[in-house]
Amino acid sequence: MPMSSIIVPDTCHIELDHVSVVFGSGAQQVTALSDISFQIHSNEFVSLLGPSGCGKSTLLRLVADLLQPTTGSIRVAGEEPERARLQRQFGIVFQTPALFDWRTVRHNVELPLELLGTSRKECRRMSGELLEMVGLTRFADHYPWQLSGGMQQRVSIARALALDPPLLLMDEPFSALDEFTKEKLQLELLDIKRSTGKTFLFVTHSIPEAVFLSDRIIVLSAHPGQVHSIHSVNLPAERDRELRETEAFYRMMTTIRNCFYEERDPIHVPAHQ
Ligand SMILES: Nc1ncnc2c1ncn2[C@@H]1O[C@H](COP(=O)(O)OP(=O)(O)OP(=O)(O)O)[C@@H](O)[C@H]1O
Repeated sequence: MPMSSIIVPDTCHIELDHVSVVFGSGAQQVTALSDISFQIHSNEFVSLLGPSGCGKSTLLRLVADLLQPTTGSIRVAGEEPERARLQRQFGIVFQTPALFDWRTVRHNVELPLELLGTSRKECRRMSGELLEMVGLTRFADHYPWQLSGGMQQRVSIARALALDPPLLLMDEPFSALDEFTKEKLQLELLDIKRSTGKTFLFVTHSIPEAVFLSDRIIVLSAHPGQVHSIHSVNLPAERDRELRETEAFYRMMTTIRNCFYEERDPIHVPAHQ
């Protein structure tokens, strides 16, 4: 995999400063996010964790320039999100793979490169590298509908990496997958982080997933969405399957879980949850 060609100006990769988002008006008005401030540094893996409706996806959409904040400011690699998007500073992976069924796996991965006018030969070389990275070399000429859900999500990760962005934004990418596939893809994602040195902003509502993957976890509370607390995950950088059985892993999960059951300043979880 080539090193990222885009230089990130300093170690602060994402910065949110007093960001709020209000949808609608009058009786329909919803404050989705209120006064959110945090920084994410280069090469960090940070998860946004919180109950349904706390604003995780809204936050990710702000960083991805899919939505503007009502107040506050956002910087991605030192730039406004729109400029960062135009500079191809980030790739996005959504919960649903959103692949083109009429294009083969290889051609799905090559699409962003084709749109940039990359030569056929270079497209082929890069898609080959990316498909090897996500373990799909044998399936390059298959169509998405011939793949399992986990394999489809691997294709969308490869496609998000095609332009070698320094930052990967992921919105619950594994939540629709079975436990076995999920755990395998989590390990593969950590391998990708190790081999590429990219920064990850990862949305999840799974405590074990956030603990296993992250360097830091930003816990959000709901109605309105606010930063409840930010936790460093003090687990070894090299993580494997066995880590999930360790006392340290359970302790970290308990620390995070307790955020949702504190007596003072509890995180609001809707009654139907
Ligand atoms: N386009 C929109 N118009 C109006 N309200 C919206 C819009 N998008 C999100 N909301 C509201 O903002 C709040 C946060 O939604 P968001 O989807 O960001 O939460 P979430 O934490 O990602 O939820 P989930 O885990 O269920 O996906 C919710 O109350 C939601 O109803």
